[in-house]
Amino acid sequence: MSGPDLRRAAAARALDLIEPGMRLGLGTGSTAAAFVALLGERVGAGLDILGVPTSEATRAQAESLGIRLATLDEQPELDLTIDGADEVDDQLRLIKGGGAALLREKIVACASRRMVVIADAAKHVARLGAFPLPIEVNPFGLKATHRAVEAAVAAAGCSGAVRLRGRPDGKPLVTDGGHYILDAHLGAIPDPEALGAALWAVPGVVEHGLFLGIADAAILAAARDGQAEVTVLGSLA
Ligand SMILES: O=C(CO)[C@H](O)[C@H](O)COP(=O)(O)O
Repeated sequence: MSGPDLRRAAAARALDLIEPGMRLGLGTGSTAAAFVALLGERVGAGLDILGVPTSEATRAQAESLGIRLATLDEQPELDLTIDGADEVDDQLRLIKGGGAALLREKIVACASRRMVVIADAAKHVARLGAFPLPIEVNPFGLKATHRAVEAAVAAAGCSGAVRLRGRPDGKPLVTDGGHYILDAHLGAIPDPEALGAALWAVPGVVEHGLFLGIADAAILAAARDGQAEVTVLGSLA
């Protein structure tokens, strides 16, 4: 049972939540892409839904599958967002942004009545922070913002390197919104709420990848006896 099989199993369970006429936030990343692919099949078979993508990559995929799309300005209230995550804890707190889409992902999730995470069960952790925390920043004054982020991280009781995310050509990665990403390699985040608040206080921080109190449920797929076993954290109702 491979990673793609597990991602597809979690995505397939999420597809059961979709009803005709729903306005859906469409997440970003390989697990969200597995969901969008399955959704595209259902749309091809006649399901009518409206999607709001959280990235240009998801927009391109959904368009190629014939999924009807809107912007969040055209459709500012959504019924449900389905998205992946880099880490999820027992309280449904998340780290997101490994795919650099955290800003739009958080805006779309917060505009939705419900957010359901789909992930390989390996993303379920006892404590957040092994995955580097993405922090989206305005390019203006990058050095000053970088230093202030390091100070905020320390003030929130965390330690570790904060690094500008680069592209393979060595240039900084630029998000869909035209921003940079600082990745905070913390190992563990003892108090995610304190860290989130400290990061919010830094001018130049556009958004951080801690999703706190946003997700309603997580669908997690693990391999058991050669099959995908799906468990749910929280409530899908
Ligand atoms: O937050 C994200 C993108 O910004 C993704 O949801 C997260 O990185 C998980 O991706 P994948 O499903 O490929 O593991």
